[in-house]
Amino acid sequence: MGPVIEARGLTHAYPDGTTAIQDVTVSIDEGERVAVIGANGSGKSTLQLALGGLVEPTAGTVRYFDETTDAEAVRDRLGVLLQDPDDYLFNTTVREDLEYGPAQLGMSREAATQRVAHVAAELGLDALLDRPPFRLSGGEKQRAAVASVLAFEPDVLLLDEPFGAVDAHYRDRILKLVTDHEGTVVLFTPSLDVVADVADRVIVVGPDGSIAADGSVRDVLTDSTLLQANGLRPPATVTLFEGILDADDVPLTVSDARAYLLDELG
Ligand SMILES: Nc1ncnc2c1ncn2[C@@H]1O[C@H](COP(=O)(O)OP(=O)(O)OP(=O)(O)O)[C@@H](O)[C@H]1O
Repeated sequence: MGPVIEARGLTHAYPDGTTAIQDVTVSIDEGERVAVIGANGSGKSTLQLALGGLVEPTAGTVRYFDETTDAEAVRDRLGVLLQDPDDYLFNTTVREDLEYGPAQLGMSREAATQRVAHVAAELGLDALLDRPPFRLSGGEKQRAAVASVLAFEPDVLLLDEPFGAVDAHYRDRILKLVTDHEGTVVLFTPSLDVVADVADRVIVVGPDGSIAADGSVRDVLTDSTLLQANGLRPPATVTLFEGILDADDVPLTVSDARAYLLDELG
């Protein structure tokens, strides 16, 4: 399977001179599940914007699906969820926001309605569909924004911190929708506790906006020294079992930790 996104030497400096990402070369293959982690201000959102073709990098190129460097030509195949839900919700009702993507893609009205109904039900938005988006709570807005990106079933999801404002119940629902997604997933997040649930590969963005590490979820999440050097903390399960179990056996998710303990205690 070929790369869906291939970035070479990506650098982006904002007009005020802040260099947010530096010389990022990365290739993401079809079907891969990648988490991009980094401390606040390291450059994750800027990298997401550059990979999603939403900022013109100062230097470097991004090639999509091994066919074009023009993100607009493949816009309908990229599901880019930005950090601020308000960027998605601009129609009169939540329903119109959710139907906007499928309609833009020329999905039939029937298929669009069905798809929107499914995502809305999964994310508990049924009762909110006829509301204006600005009358939603923070978590509801975030669920609606996630739904609007998932509604059109893009080949590649580029999700910037989709769990920030939602409660534990909806975090699990979003996690399930993301893991059930059949295409490629790239999740940008400063919080490591969900990473192993979503990703099998992890890219660490260092404080200077360059790539500090790129490896398997286990190699990266169990490397406390690497994580600390980049302003991050290992997931709670790793902290809990570090020095007790070998790095190869440390549970990376709460459900794996629980299974391990039940096994040991039983
Ligand atoms: N519009 C902007 N103009 C100037 N500098 C910016 C702008 N947006 C971001 N930056 C700077 O670029 C750097 C990277 O920011 P970015 O938002 O990409 O980081 P991040 O890793 O997503 O952070 P967070 O985890 O806080 O969301 C930071 O130093 C930030 O202050």
